[in-house]
Amino acid sequence: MMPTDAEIIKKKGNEAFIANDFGIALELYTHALKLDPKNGIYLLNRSFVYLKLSQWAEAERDATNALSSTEISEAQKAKALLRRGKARKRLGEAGARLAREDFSLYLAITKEQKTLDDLERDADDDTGIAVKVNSLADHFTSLTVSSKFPFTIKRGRPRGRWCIRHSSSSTRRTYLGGSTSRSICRRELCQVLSLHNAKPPGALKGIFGEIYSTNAFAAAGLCFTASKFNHSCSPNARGSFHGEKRQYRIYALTDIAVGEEIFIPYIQGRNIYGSTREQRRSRLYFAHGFKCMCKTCSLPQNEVEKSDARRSKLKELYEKLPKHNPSAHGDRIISLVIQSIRLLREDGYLADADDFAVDAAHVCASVSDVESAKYWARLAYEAKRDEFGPDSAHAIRAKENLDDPMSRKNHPQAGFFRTQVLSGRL
Ligand SMILES: C[S@@+](CC[C@H](N)C(=O)[O-])C[C@H]1O[C@@H](n2cnc3c(N)ncnc32)[C@H](O)[C@@H]1O
Repeated sequence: MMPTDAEIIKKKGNEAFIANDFGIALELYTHALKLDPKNGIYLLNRSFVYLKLSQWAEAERDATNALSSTEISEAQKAKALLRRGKARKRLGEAGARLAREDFSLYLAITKEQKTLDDLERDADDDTGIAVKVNSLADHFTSLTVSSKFPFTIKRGRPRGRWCIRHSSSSTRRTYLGGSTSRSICRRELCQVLSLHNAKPPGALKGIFGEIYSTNAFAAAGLCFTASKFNHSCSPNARGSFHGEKRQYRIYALTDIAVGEEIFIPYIQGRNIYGSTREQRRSRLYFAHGFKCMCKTCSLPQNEVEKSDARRSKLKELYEKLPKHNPSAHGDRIISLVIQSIRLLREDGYLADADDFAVDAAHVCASVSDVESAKYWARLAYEAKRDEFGPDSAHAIRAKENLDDPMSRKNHPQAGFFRTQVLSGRL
């Protein structure tokens, strides 16, 4: 069963608590309680945080509410009594009397070999940790976000606090001017907190830093929905940032059956998807903090070797693509492009065929082979449309190219070289 958002947030609260980050733990448990207000365990955990923060009345209140929850076990009930007793001990004389009752009940349940005096002394010795409350209540109310945009998290002002902002730098400037900012709402904050934090090497510190390092897209920052998609080195979908609409979009690259998982590539660029499993894994580990277990990386060893050979060949072909004088190398370029796209498809990598088709269209245009230029321009257009959406700048430009494959706007070298016919096709 999938854990609920409240459970995910509570788990992060536990991590923050273990890391002695009580301000963050307090906010996280508070958010978990917003989603599940009567949860006895969340109340019990938060009462412990309040004790650490020397907030005795709040610690007592949460422990009392935890005790009235029907879900807690006897052992948890004992913990609640001990915590409430410690809190009450600090709440004046009346509190101290009630604390003794709590400690007695605690000893009766646990049969611990301690006396009431021992517990009272322990409570006096526990001074809690002084946490500067420059912390989370402020912290979160200063979080801001531009409404319909993807989000990015950055260290903000005052120094050390986290802010959530739109990721584009131009908008950020506007935001800093204040005109487009607004406070992030609790629902959005819970969405951020429910994202995975995988602690990639060198991750930004703290829970928000880890969430950001694990999930942010280079161009778009955090996107609550898109950041839930897993990676595959043989993806069946592709994500891209749609600048005009300020959206991160994901398109299926093939039919995907009901119940099948959708995977996007976290790594792009010919040199990268054209690398071996070990190279890809190490890249993903450093960028996102995980060892890739996609279907290609999990193939049996002999199959992995075949896949590695295809990917290495792909990179080799890419590096061999002549960058100059297409007239002298036209047929060779087309042949390299065809081999590359075939290798991509054999390895189940359905994205990025446009990288190669665009190269082929350029070459055909440069030698005035209009038919071939149109053929490759169509392929490039279809790939861009499938990967970025028909209204994307990528697809619109590719469509212009398809409508006028000899346009110098798109191919500055169109018609520049001796006319040839480049008959290679996929
Ligand atoms: C952007 S999140 C994706 C959503 C994530 N699965 C979750 O539970 O929220 C990235 C994290 O998902 C996991 N992940 C994604 N793709 C993976 C893959 N191919 N192999 C192993 N773990 C993967 C890793 O823990 C990674 O840090």
